[in-house]
Amino acid sequence: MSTDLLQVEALDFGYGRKAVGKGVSFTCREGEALALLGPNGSGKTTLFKTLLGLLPPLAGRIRVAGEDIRDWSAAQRARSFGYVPQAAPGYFAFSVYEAVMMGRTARIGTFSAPAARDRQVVERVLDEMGIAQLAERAYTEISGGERQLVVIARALAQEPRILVLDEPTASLDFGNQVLVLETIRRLAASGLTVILSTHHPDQAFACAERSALLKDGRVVAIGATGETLTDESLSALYGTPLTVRHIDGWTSCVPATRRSGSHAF
Ligand SMILES: Nc1ncnc2c1ncn2[C@@H]1O[C@H](COP(=O)(O)OP(=O)(O)OP(=O)(O)O)[C@@H](O)[C@H]1O
Repeated sequence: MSTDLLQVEALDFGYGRKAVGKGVSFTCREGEALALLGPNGSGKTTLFKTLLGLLPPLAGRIRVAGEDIRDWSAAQRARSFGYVPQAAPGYFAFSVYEAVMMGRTARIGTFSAPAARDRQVVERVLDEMGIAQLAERAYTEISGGERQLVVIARALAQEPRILVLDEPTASLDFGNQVLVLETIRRLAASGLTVILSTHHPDQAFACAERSALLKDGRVVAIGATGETLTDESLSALYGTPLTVRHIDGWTSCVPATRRSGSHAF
């Protein structure tokens, strides 16, 4: 039986002394994908930054494999957590290959050159993400969607135990959204723990076995995605009538009210 890899206990988080989130507790097992849903401003990104050590917790505890991570170094954190932030900007004209190699920083000594193993890992993740053909292109000269795939590849090159993705499909076309969701499922099936935030309940149904609902900085529901994302919980979360439909083996959340003779949008 898989055990909890990540344990978040009674976590308060925020900026300075201003709490954005209060009393957040959840766990993630190895090889599990957990989706975090919540309205704009509910605290998803702030929670992620706190998990990653970019913000100190205001109260509570975060453990990885039973160990309190409060005093971990940045390198220790980077070996456990890979992070795909919202809409990563691209300022420097590194090649895609170099950008992904940067994910190896926490694995390569500060003054060491990449070794054969580092190059193998980079080539493997470029292949896995279907972007090997972009390897020599400048990171600043690829599309926003391609850049998002590179940022995910860079996080995977860290070989983290937990991959945290903040709205990973936000800038992607529909085909690349499907690719990223399938990649998340595959990574979780291979033993990686994945936590993603999304504004699309359909994505949680598609790739996450568990989901958590965050409202005003508090977890209002958490559990198996099919049991947690219901007409009632989603309508309350987003403040509009919504309903969950099952179509050809897929589950989708749609507006519950539709004016006759017109589309919802
Ligand atoms: N750097 C900051 N300093 C102070 N407050 C901030 C900062 N960044 C965000 N906030 C506030 O913290 C709250 C939570 O923001 P956060 O970005 O975590 O929400 P979110 O759920 O990720 O939102 P979205 O879905 O819109 O990305 C908001 O009220 C926001 O205004």
